[in-house]
This record gives sequence, C-alpha cells and structure tokens, in this order.
Amino acid sequence: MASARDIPNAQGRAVSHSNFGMSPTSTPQSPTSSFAHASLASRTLEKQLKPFNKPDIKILLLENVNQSGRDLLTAQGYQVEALKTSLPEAELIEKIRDVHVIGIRSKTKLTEKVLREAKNLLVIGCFCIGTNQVDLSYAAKSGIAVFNSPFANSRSVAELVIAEIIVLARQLGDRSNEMHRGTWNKVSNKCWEIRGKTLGIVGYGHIGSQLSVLAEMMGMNVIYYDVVTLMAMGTAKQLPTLDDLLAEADFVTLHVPETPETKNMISSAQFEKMKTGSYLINASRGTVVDIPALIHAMRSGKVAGAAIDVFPHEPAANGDYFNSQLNSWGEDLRGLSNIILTPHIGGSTEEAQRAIGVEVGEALVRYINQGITIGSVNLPEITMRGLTLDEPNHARVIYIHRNVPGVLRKVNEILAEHNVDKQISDSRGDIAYLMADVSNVKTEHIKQISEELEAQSFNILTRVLY
Ligand SMILES: NC(=O)c1ccc[n+]([C@@H]2O[C@H](COP(=O)([O-])OP(=O)(O)OC[C@H]3O[C@@H](n4cnc5c(N)ncnc54)[C@H](O)[C@@H]3O)[C@@H](O)[C@H]2O)c1
Ligand SMILES: O=C(O)[C@H](O)COP(=O)(O)O
Repeated sequence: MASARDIPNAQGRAVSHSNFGMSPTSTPQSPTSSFAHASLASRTLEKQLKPFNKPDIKILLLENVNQSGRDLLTAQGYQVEALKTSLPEAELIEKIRDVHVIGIRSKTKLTEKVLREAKNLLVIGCFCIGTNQVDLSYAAKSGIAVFNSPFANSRSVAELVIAEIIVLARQLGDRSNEMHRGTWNKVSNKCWEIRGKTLGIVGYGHIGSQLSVLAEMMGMNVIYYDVVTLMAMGTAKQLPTLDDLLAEADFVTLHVPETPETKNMISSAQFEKMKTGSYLINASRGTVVDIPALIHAMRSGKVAGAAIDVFPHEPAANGDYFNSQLNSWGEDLRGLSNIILTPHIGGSTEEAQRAIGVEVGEALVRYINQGITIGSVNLPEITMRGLTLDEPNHARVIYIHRNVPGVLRKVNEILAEHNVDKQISDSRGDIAYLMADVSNVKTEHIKQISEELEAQSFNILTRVLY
C-alpha cells in the first residue's frame, strides 16, 4: 500500500505526490518501468490535504548557491538549508528524502538512484547552465521539474577564454611561475600575437557565439563547428566537419554540452588532425577531452599549450586535493609546460552567480507557488495568468501525467461538477502537464478531485493548490 506524501503547496494548502507505486518496503524497480510505477501510484488513503504553510516547504541548497538565490527563497518563508559543498552520495540520499526542493550546481549528481529516494521532491534548481548532472528523463517521469539558468554565465566563460588565449600565446603562466621561483627568463621564441590567428570554436551556442564576437574584436579570424547550422556572428565561418576545423585552427576551444556524442570528442585522432603548435582550451565538460591523449599531444609538441577548466573527476570542495587523471605512464597534467589548470571557474564571477541566483530562485518560486513551468528543461512549458486563490472556493489543479489518449476526457469528467475557469495542457514526449483553475470548489471537493486524479493509471503527480 503506497503511502501518500503530503507536500504543502505555495498557496497554503496541500499537494499530494504519488510515490510511483512503491511502498516503503518495496524494492526499487527498473528504470524502464517508471510508468509502471506511475500506474500503480495514486493510492493516497493516508493523504491529508491541509492548509498551506510556506514554512513547511523544505529546501536544500548545495554547492554554495549565491546569496541572491538564498535570500529570494528565504524571503518566501520557506525553510532553507544552504551548504557550501556537494555531498557524498550516501549523505545526499539521506538528505534528499526529506526535501521538496533541491538546488545544486554542476557537481551534485542527481542520478536515478538518488532521485528514487527523493519521495517528497517537487523540483530541482540547477544554479548553473549544465544539466547533465541530473537524470532529466527519470526526473520527468517522476513528476520532478528541473530548471537551470541557460545563459547568465555565458559572458563570464567567454571572457575567461579570451584571457586564456593570450596567456597561452605568450606563455604567461610559465613566465610567472619562473619569476615566483626566482628565475628571470626573457624569451620571444614561440610567443605570438593573437591578431590574425584563427580561433576554432566547437559548439556555437550561447558561449561560443559570444566568444566569436569578442575574438573578432581582437583581430582573430573565427571558424566554428556545430551539429546545427547556425547564423555566423560578424565574419565568422561555419565549417562542415570537426576535422576541417581542427586542420585550420590555431586555437581550438570547446563549448559543447556533455552528451554521449561529446564524450572524448577530442582524443588521439583529433589531436593528430590539429596543426602542430596549436592550442586547446576546454571550459565545457571534463569528459569532452581524453586527458591521457592530451598529455601525449603536449609532450610530443603537437599541442603547444592548453587551458583546462573542467575535469572528468573534480573534487567536491575547496581545499580538497586535486589529482588530474593519470595516463598509462603515470603522468598527469600537472607540471606540463604552458598549461593553465583552473578549478571549474568559467562561470564563477560575482555578476554571473548573482544573476543565476535570482533567475533560478524566481523559477523555483513560480513553480512551487503556482505550478508554472516556463524555463523547465524536462517538462512541457506551461503558464497561466494569476491564481485567484484569495477568493474562496478556488483551486488550481496541476496534473503531471503520462501522455496517453483519454486523459483530458477523464480529467474533465472529474472536474465536471465545478466551474473550470481556465485550463491548459501540453506535452513533451511521454510526459504531459495540465493546469486548470477551478472555482466553486469546497475543501471536501478538492480532496475528492485530488484522490480521483491520483487514482488514474496515467497519474504521475497531482498537486492541488487552494
Ligand atoms: N566552465 C564553466 O564554468 C562552464 C560555464 C558554463 C557552461 N559550461 C559548459 O559549456 C557548455 C556550453 O554552454 P552554452 O551555454 O554555450 O550551451 P549552448 O547549449 O548554448 O551551446 C552548445 C552548442 O553545442 C552544440 N553541440 C551539441 N552537441 C554537439 C556536438 N556533438 N558537436 C558539435 N556541436 C554540438 C549545440 O548545437 C549548441 O549550439 C554547457 O553545456 C556547459 O557544460 C561550462
Ligand atoms: O554549467 C555551468 O554553468 C558551469 O559548468 C558552471 O558550473 P558551476 O556553477 O558548478 O560553477
């Protein structure tokens, strides 16, 4: 018998969350059977709809989410716990069981294994661009919305890359280290201006295209490769293949997401195709570059310098030991000449973090308080003009369900006794999201509506705000 989870909604009443058909003692089910869980859910006999109380909403923020985001959520009256680091998996599982909202950055891995334990979770806020650290599909099938900040730190990354291009071209890291060690080493050999050099941008999205503009302003020629045909900024030129770009670029910079296709996108074969004496910059994801192959390419002189901001394995907290991936000869990136290693700081500026805190914080508030999914990366994007919950006998029904025939007919049958003021519905793949504002409903009706919706085989998550 599945026990219901009572989740307070933003307007003062109750939200019930199906537990995917799992009793507290049932064993986890396979990833492919998520819909089977949903169809077994909705037994909510223990559910109690209760007046909403914002302080009942529990939020866990990890990885030092900016104060702007923390303030915004605290001001709503939610319970906010903010930690500076990510958590080891076991601790994360322990903590996530209890919360309605989790805020993370790029390090916290919200896998199916972790999300399966998140019985009360309504929504995940990624206070960053990347969402590869979250199992988006499992989250959607579990009725958990995910939000991110798609471009608030793009400029910061683009500026970092511009700085790195010059630092690499002039070997500034090495000169500075030498001076710190007391060595005066004035050289011009293999130190270059960047004017007239070719920058090859792999992934011409928010970051890549901004970088394109900045690089041209400094006199560079820009070429780019992307899986999508994209409008060129300025006089940049899109090339048909990655190999074409590698053969032409003096600097190769990576701005693709982490996907199965981009894993080890730059490996031995790609280094072979690069110009001798060219440079590599990676501020995308650590998995995009094959680190042992990079070490080899740098030792052989094929690559004259590299700037690496992201790594396949990154420490959890400041002060933790950093050990870049060893190659088969027991070497690592540390200690190579003309290599800049930075601790994933591409988006780490005051401006970017403040903006991200506000953007994701506001998206979370809209979702918790009103069910609005605009900006969600895994659910259909739905909005509906303001709730009228201050008026008596009004409710907003939010129904996340499997995208199968017959749902609307059934939902409207359930709502038929009441006045549906507004209704909207949309789908994204297997998942659909329906929102309806209903008037002429009393508390006992709401309980009944909620239970009937949850009892449907296509139910994933039912929330009724009243
Ligand atoms: N170092 C940092 O701190 C930092 C900060 C922000 C973002 N990032 C990383 O940078 C990535 C890019 O950010 P963005 O905002 O520019 O993303 P974006 O989605 O705007 O652009 C990514 C581009 O890559 C292209 N692409 C996807 N797969 C590709 C492939 N296999 N080959 C070629 N092109 C491909 C897409 O078509 C898109 O144009 C993010 O996904 C994130 O992982 C890192
Ligand atoms: O995805 C991102 O926005 C970047 O990788 C930055 O991640 P961070 O917020 O963990 O620094």
